[in-house]
Amino acid sequence: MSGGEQPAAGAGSGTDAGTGPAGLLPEPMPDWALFLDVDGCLIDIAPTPDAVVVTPGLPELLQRLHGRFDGAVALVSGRTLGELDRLFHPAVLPAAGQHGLERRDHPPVSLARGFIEVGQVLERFVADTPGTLIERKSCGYAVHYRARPSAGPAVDRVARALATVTDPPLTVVPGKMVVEVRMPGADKGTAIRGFMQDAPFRGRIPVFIGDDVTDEDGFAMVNAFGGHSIRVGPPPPPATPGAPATAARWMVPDAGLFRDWLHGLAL
Ligand SMILES: O=P(O)(O)OC[C@H]1O[C@H](O[C@H]2O[C@H](CO)[C@@H](O)[C@H](O)[C@H]2O)[C@H](O)[C@@H](O)[C@@H]1O
Repeated sequence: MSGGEQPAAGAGSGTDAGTGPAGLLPEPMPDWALFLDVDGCLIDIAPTPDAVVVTPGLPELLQRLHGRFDGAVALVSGRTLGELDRLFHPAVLPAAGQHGLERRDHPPVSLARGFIEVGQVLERFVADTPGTLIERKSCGYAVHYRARPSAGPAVDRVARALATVTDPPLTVVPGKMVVEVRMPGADKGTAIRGFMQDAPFRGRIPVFIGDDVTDEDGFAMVNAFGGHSIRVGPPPPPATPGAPATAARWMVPDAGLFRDWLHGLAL
């Protein structure tokens, strides 16, 4: 098995998806490139985005991993880069924020016509819908309904309707008690592919760990590179009956066990 600059054609078709033994994880190798999701993996899910707790020692662990894998460790998150740097201070790692739309040293994404107005409508929607809240990011909006799960279908409907009014249309991505409406053009898979084209990631075996629907693009991409896709938590219900529930080939039951494994990688 080898990593490379481009995904192997035909690799990662998903035929063996989900066959990784539950609770077991791949044998660590020094030539891995690690791609780490944040919420639900590095940090536990909390009632609101601001309420998350970074466990003591986690930034230092990330810094040790960064050294251990010769710099080939990146955060791949729906959060903004500013949030990632604040959460993991003093560690400043290679990172893709906003599901791949935001990269360090890359020019900002041009916004769709109507993007600002969509934010204004969503502000009014959450003001009128107790238990929801909006998280504004430079390239998108996340509408959270964790405090009122019954609002989920309404949030989804409003997000999908608003996504069509901009030019170009926005992308709608459901997540854990959240619906995100964001600029098109990137996802976690394209972010990982971008990292893999440059040092220190190039030529390594990519390993992506995630827990959510938005992480499926990342799982598919590392599979295509001949790498390892690891899902934290139980698989979601399949989108259509009979379809594979996830492209991830390995499972770890919860975020705490994943972080224990991560500690082992840094030794
Ligand atoms: O790609 P990730 O790093 O996993 O980020 C995905 C989204 O995570 C955050 O929302 C989620 O976590 C919150 C805190 O635990 C939780 O309250 C919320 O219900 C979850 O959806 C974050 O707020 C979003 O911006 C990220 O896109």
